Amino acid sequence: MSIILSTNHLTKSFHGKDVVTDVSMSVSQGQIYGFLGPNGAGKTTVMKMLLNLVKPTSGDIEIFGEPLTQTSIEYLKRIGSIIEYPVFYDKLTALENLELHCAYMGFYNKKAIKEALELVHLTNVDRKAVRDFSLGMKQRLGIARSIITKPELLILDEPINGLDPVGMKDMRNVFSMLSKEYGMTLLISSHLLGEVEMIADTIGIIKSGRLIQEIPMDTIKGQNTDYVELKTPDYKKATFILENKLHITNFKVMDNSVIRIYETGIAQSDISKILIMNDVAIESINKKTASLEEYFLTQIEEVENYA
Ligand SMILES: Nc1ncnc2c1ncn2[C@@H]1O[C@H](COP(=O)(O)OP(=O)(O)OP(=O)(O)O)[C@@H](O)[C@H]1O
Repeated sequence: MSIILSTNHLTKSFHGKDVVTDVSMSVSQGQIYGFLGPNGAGKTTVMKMLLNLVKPTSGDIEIFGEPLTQTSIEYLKRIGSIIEYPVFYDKLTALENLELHCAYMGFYNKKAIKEALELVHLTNVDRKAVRDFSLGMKQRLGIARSIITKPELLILDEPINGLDPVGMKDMRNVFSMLSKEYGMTLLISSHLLGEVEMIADTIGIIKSGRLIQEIPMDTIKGQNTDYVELKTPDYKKATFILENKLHITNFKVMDNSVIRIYETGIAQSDISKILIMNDVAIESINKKTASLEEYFLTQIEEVENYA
């Protein structure tokens, strides 16, 4: 797969303070890249630099095989984007807003406008001015506007903010469809990890302006994230048995009654058996798989521990 977008040691400072530091990321053609990070991590600033809305302090960007310069404009025609909240002409309807956008882009295709509105399920709002739209409806309209010209690359900053669970599911389906059927590449920032987990091919995790991980979802799924979760009122005795009778050291006490055992070589039934034989009460014992959220939080915690 060819690389459609890459950054090399990208850095941005505001008033002498780095908000993006040394970010080297690469997005392959046709993939959905989930750009994850807590609030203030620097996601929007990176995206703004990719769209030439903010000038990098140092580092390079390459998009569609060409280095980005301050005067690059043409490449923007091949990109659809939403940065922060989408802005519209409030007094106009959805259709009128999209017609204006197309005129501005030099793109005249009435069918494409209708198709985009249908894709995001924004129909039957012909007479409604955008000022009367809910936040979720505005997000949908923003997405419709960004996909109307079927761009090669979509850069979406928190596109599912403000949507209800059904709306989120709809959008997930739209994003997957755009990637699979139209071969579009999507760079999506989000703090909603569970949503990204379901559709992303690769995730990049940014924390305090630094890209701390860039990893294919397949690799995360392939990693051993299984563990056994044991709930017991007698956690001290249980940990003693785990360490001294089963020689397990790879476990974590979550609170005073829950222990997570990451050792995979020992069967769950053997753990139960030996605990029962040693009179340790078991409230529950289950095999679990860590979610992307847990993986993400572990990564962030590790960085904090080294900071
Ligand atoms: N124009 C600016 N001047 C000064 N500081 C800025 C400017 N733009 C962004 N910042 C700071 O840069 C940091 C990163 O902000 P950014 O919006 O990129 O983060 P984010 O990951 O998108 O977070 P969020 O999800 O909250 O929008 C923040 O501390 C923010 O206050």
